[in-house]
Amino acid sequence: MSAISCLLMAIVLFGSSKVYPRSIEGLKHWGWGALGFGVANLLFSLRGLVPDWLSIIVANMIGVASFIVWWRGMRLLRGLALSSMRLWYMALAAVLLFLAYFTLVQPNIVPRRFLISGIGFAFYSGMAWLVWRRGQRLQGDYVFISLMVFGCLFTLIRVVATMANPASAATLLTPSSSQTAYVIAYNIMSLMNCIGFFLLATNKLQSELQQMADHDSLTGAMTRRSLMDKLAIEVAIAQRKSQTIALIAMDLDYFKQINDTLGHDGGDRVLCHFSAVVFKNKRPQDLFSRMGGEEFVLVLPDTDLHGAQRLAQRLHAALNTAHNDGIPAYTSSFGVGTWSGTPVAAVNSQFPLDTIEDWFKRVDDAVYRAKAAGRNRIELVTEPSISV
Ligand SMILES: Nc1nc2c(ncn2[C@@H]2O[C@H](COP(=O)(O)OP(=O)(O)OP(=O)(O)O)[C@@H](O)[C@H]2O)c(=O)[nH]1
Repeated sequence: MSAISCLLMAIVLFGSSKVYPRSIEGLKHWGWGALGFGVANLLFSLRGLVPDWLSIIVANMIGVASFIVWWRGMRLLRGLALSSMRLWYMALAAVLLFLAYFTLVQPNIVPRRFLISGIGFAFYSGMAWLVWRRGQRLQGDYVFISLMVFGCLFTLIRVVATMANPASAATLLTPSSSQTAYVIAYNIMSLMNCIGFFLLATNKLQSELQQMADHDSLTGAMTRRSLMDKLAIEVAIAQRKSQTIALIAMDLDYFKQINDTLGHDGGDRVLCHFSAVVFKNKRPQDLFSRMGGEEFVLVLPDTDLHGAQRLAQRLHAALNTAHNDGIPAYTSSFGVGTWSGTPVAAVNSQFPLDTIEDWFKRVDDAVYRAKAAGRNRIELVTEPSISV
């Protein structure tokens, strides 16, 4: 039963590795691991029918190798580097010698069970730590960690039970309620481990798709829709805390000419360069979005007009500094204005209690003024274009 479920899971994992994007790594490893556990479980079930070296030594070796393959698969999914296989081969050789000694020379299931349970415990606890240590955990992470904690408890109970009653270990194939419970739990665990990993891979795919939907693929800046979603949250925070939010709108100058001279690819390189300059200068909490073509905005939470002006000046200076990375000289026009949603914050705000649309429109108007005044300059919003 366990063998069949592992083999079916291996098929699902191999199939998914073909369908999922290449960035979701580790599925093939987990497919091989599931296949390994399927074969190992099949050999375990043939105990008594096939020689011991096959049903004990080979079966356990395949199981341990499958743990290693799963471990490496998880590191790949987490984007971590893989260490060389040399140490693993040495560890496998040591396990082989140990199992061969306690199977063929001095047959004794107790030390064998301690070793395999110890390896299982190391695997489950290591896996839980690998998934836990990532800062931002998703729902699938908690499910997987719970499974691993269950695995740790399972191996611990097995060690304690063996220590308490070593004679019972020798009766592995004799039906008893504890033995039945063990086999059922073991079957469920093999299957759940694969499902848990599958869940993590699907979580990762989901967040990659979300990332793609929220960000412009060329520049990495947020899309307009994503900005508007986040802005709604920032506005709510600003209202609650009586803070001021600043907006810097940026429009590259003569971009059509850049495209005409350098071609579309050259224009794209300039857009990427511009975005890199902004990413380098902004704070992590600032929202940077490409609104379309060569138009960008920066939303600066908890920032007054003076602070926003300073950032615009820094960006302006960075663009006007000669770059020696093959990017042609180019400039941008800037509009800067603030918004505040509460009468308290109105002390810092130029135009309290107006709408987000009014605010964006005023800052856009400032950009047009900068263009009309000769481009490559910063215009601050100083007068309301719409009174509320
Ligand atoms: N390379 C490239 N060009 C783009 C992209 N999106 C829009 N454009 C081009 O950007 C140019 C924008 O031109 P205009 O709106 O006339 O603006 P401009 O030439 O910068 O003129 P001013 O803003 O008045 O200084 C057009 O030629 C668009 O085809 C893009 O993703 N990549």
